[in-house]
Amino acid sequence: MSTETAQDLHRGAPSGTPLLHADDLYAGYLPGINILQGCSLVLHPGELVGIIGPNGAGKSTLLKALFGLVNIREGSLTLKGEDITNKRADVLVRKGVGFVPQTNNVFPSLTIEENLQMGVFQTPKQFAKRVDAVFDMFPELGKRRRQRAGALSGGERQMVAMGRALMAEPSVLLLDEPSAGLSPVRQDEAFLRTRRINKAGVSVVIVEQNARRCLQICDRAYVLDQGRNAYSGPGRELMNDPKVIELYLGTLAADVEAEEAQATEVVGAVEAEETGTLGDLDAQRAVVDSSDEPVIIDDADPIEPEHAVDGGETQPRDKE
Ligand SMILES: Nc1ncnc2c1ncn2[C@@H]1O[C@H](COP(=O)(O)OP(=O)(O)OP(=O)(O)O)[C@@H](O)[C@H]1O
Repeated sequence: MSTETAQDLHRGAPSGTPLLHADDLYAGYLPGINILQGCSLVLHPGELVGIIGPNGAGKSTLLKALFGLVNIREGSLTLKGEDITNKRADVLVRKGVGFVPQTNNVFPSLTIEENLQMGVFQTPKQFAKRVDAVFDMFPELGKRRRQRAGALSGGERQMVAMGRALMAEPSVLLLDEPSAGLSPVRQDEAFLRTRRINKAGVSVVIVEQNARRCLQICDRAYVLDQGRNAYSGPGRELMNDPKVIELYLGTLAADVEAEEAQATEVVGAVEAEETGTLGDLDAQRAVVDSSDEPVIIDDADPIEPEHAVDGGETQPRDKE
C-alpha cells in the first residue's frame, strides 16, 4: 500500500472522472520482484502531472506500466473509466495514449518526416492531416524534414520523438525524462515545449530527474520512493514542502541559489510565452543556436545505459 493516506493521495486533483487512473499498481520485470509496490496516480483532462523521486524509485517503471510495457501484476488502470490494465502499447495508441521514451526514441536511419510517419503507421491517412500541425509546433523540424534523424542533436531528437507521438493526436502523453542528457538551456526548452504541448490541450504525465523544474511546470506531482507514493500535491506546494526539500530537492540541487535564479527565468519564459511576449529563454536560445557547439546525447552513447533496456516480462497480454 501507499505510504500516503487515501485522502492525501491525489491532493489538489480536480473532481470528476480522471482521464487516466492508476490504482494501487504492483509491477516489475523479474518474477517475484515488484518494482512498483502499490503506486497510484490520477490524470485529469488538461492536467500536467509530474512524477519525481530518487534514482531507482520506479518512476520510469510506472510510466512503462501505464503504456503496457511492464506487466501489471496487481491493481488497475483505467482510461476515461475503461479498464486498460495490461493492454498492449499499440492498442493504447489507438485509444489516444502517446509515449515518448527517454532514449532510443527515434529511428536514426529514417528522415524526420519518415519518423513522423511511423507515429501514424496504424492510420496512414492521418499523416497528411497532422503533419503541418506538428511542424507548426516544431518549426525547426519542418525546415529539415528530409534530414536523417540520426544526424540530429539530442534536443532535436527529443522534438522528433514528441512530434511522432503527437501525430496520433493523443489525449494523454507520457514523457520519460525529456530533459535527460541535455544542456541546461536545452533542458529549459524541453520543459517549455512540454508546457506548450499541454497548453495545446494534451494531458501530460512527465517523469523527471530535474525535480525542481518539473515541479515548476506541473499542476500536480507525485513523489515516488521505493515503488510507493511518498508525497503528492500541487507542484508549487511540493517545492516549498520542507519534507520534500529535505528528502528530494535539497540533494538534487547542488547550488540551490543558482537553481532558483535560473528557475525564475524559466517561469518568466513560460509566463511570457503564455502572454505572447518573449522571455529570456528566447534570447538564450538565440545564443545557443548561433553557436556551433553540438548538443548533447547520441543513441549510441546514452547517459544512463540501464534505461536503454526497455521492456518487461513476456507474459501474455490482452489482445484486441
Ligand atoms: N528492464 C529492466 N529489467 C530489470 N530491472 C529493471 C529494468 N528497468 C529498470 N529496472 C529496475 O527497476 C528499478 C526502478 O527503475 P526505474 O528506471 O523505474 O527507476 P527511476 O525512478 O526511473 O530511476 P532513475 O531516476 O534513475 O531513472 C531499478 O532498480 C532498476 O534497476
